[in-house]
Amino acid sequence: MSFGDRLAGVFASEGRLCVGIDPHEHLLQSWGLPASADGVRAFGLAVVAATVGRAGIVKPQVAFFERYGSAGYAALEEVLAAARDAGLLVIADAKRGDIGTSVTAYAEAWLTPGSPLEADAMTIAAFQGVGSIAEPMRLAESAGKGLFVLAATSNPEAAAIQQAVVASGAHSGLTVARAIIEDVSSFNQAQAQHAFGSIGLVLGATLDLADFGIVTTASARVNASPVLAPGFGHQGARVADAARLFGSLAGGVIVSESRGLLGGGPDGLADAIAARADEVRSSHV
Ligand SMILES: O=C(O)c1cc(=O)[nH]c(=O)n1[C@@H]1O[C@H](COP(=O)(O)O)[C@@H](O)[C@H]1O
Repeated sequence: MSFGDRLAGVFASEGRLCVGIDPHEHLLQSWGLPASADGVRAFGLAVVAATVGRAGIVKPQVAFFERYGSAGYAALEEVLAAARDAGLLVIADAKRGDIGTSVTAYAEAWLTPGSPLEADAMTIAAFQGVGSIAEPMRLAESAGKGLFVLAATSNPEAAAIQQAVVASGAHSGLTVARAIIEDVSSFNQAQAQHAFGSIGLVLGATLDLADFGIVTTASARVNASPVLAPGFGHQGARVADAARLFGSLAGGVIVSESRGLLGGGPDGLADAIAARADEVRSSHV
């Protein structure tokens, strides 16, 4: 089954909330866990347990595991496996990008069935040209996996580059963000028989997408792409505003939140996830 179809199934059965697994050092401390590979393992497994039955998607931020080297990666492998075994959809937030041959190896690491780091989807950067991720897009499609391509990110300092205008080529005159969206949409268009394409976009929920030249009114091409939308909670975006922010893209939006849910500590986490999942369900996003 394609990733886009699996995502549509999760939306229908579990909703659109994605729980970020971001074991910041200050969170490990407030959770009473050591700042070590053992700490991030325990943290990740606890988030997975609290998510099961309350939301359908988790997004481990791999950087917080990578800090601890090979032991951190071993911990991440356990967290990924536990999440997938529990039936959660796992987006590895790895944000890889490189020339085509190298970025393909990254995609193989995260998306190959049976790989130690196997996830259901990964985040990826196309700022070396969308052509650089052509092979990862094909690989994801053929393995029933997904990609989320950074287009307009939630951090304020990204605007100058992502709003810059492309100087030449087929997308001359469009913003960088919009040019990436156009190419991803074209790829998904070729798989039009699915509920969603398997190649999604990352669009921050903290943004006014119009500033990036992104049109959120009736564009069937763009609508085929699921949208990973981080920025809820700690970065200031509110679920209540999501339908307005994303317009015609709202039907494909994954509401992603990390610190806002994790900051309350392990005891309140399950209730916090359940409450946010309900809020997302009733928000018509
Ligand atoms: O790809 C991402 O998930 C991502 C893209 C983006 O534009 N902004 C963004 O914050 N993220 C990630 O989403 C998470 C946000 O965490 P909180 O701000 O704690 O909810 C972090 O893991 C970020 O790396």
